[in-house]
Parts: sequence; C-alpha cells; structure tokens
Amino acid sequence: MNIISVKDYKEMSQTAAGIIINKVKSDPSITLGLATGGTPKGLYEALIQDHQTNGTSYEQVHTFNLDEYVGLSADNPNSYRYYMVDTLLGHLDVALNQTFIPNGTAEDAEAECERYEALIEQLGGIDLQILGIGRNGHIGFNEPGTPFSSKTHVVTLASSTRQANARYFSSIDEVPTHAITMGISSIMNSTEILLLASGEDKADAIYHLLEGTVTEEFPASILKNHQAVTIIADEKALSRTNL
Ligand SMILES: N[C@@H]1[C@@H](O)[C@H](O)[C@@H](COP(=O)(O)O)O[C@@H]1O
Repeated sequence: MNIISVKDYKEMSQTAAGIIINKVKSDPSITLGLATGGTPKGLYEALIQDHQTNGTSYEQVHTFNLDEYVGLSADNPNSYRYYMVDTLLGHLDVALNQTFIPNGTAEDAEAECERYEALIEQLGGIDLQILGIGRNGHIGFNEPGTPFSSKTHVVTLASSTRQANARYFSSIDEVPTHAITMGISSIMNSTEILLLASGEDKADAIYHLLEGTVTEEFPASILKNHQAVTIIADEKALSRTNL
C-alpha cells in the first residue's frame, strides 16, 4: 500500500482531487467508483471547482457508487443518490444516466444486487475506486465478518454504523436498518483504489489497517492484498502509527 501522509482534511481533499483529475484527463472514459460520507465531500468540492475553472470534462465518464440505504428513494435527502447528485454529479457535465447507484427501493433487493454487479462487469469494471473507512473498518457497508468473497449484497447495518450515520438524520430511528453494498470482492476487482481518512475518529481504524493482520473481522484489511492501493491520510488519522 502506498501511503501519502498529509497535514489536514484540506490537503487530503486536494491531493485526492489532483490524482483523480489527472486520471480523468489521461483516460476521459474512465469508470470511477465513488463513496459517500463526510470524508469525500472536500474532494468532491475540489473536483467541481476544477471542472468550473479548468473545464475538466466528465462527459464520457461512468460512475458506480459503493452503496445505498434500503428503503430510501432518490428524492430522499438522506439517500446516497440524493447526496451524490447534490454533492458532485449535478455539478459536473456527466449525464446522470452514466452514473450508477444501487436502487434502494427496488422491489426485489436481491435481484437488484445481481443487476448492479452485472452492470459493473458489463462496463468493464471500475478503474479507480474511492473509499472512506468506517470506525470498525467497514468499507462500503461491508461490516466486520463479511466474507472477502462477497459480491454486491444486502446488509444489516451494525448499530455502531447506524449511530455514526445518525448525524445526518433527525433521529436514530430514521436511519435505515439495511443497505445494499458492493461486496468486498467487487471492491477488490477495481484496478486501483484510493482510500481517504481524516481526523482522530479514524486513528484506530488506520492503525488497524496499517499494523493489523488481514482478517474478515476488519474488512478494510483485505486492501493489503490489492496491487494498487493508495491511502491518503492526515496527521490526526495517522496519529496512532509511526508515520
Ligand atoms: N457507507 C459509508 C462508507 O462508505 C463511509 O466510508 C463511512 C465513513 O463515513 P465518514 O466519511 O462520514 O466518516 O460511512 C458510511 O457508512
């Protein structure tokens, strides 16, 4: 794993944006894997700013998001589809029908998982996947104990994950109990992976990721077995390591 140590959230976001912008310029029809949560917001702002200032184009880009809450429709402000349009996609020149997110309101969630996985394959796989990391080491919504062989599937969210994400909802009761997420093996099939981490909250997770063994009890640990992972982490996220 290649580790880029940066000062703070701003530098993490700008460094990640620089890498992605270069990739999009050298391969305008790249397929990007996108993440939600607080971590990539600064990155997305930087991509929008660059698009507006320098005209980097996303017309030929396709995107796949990692996950979506079960039961939340695209017009629900807490759905990840809404987040993506609001935070990034709606501000770029990419057609929204080239951007894919699992459908959290599909009648048959299992069939939706199969459709999504097949779609990723049909489009030739993900070239560059952006990841955040959950405090318990989850990636996407793959909670501890998820088989490394998993494809896109329906998950029951850990109560710690529901609590961590409750800040976006008016009460914890509104946080969905289930989600659809790309599986660990779907993520590992990406050609390249860029994991971002900022702040003290992530210090334990980054410590476990860098110093721990590869185990399904800490989903992100599988990234050690990937050929092309870059971690961009700030001083606080790296504070438990020797870096
Ligand atoms: N499904 C998302 C993950 O993809 C994200 O990485 C994680 C961390 O979120 P944050 O970046 O807000 O700390 O939260 C959610 O559970």
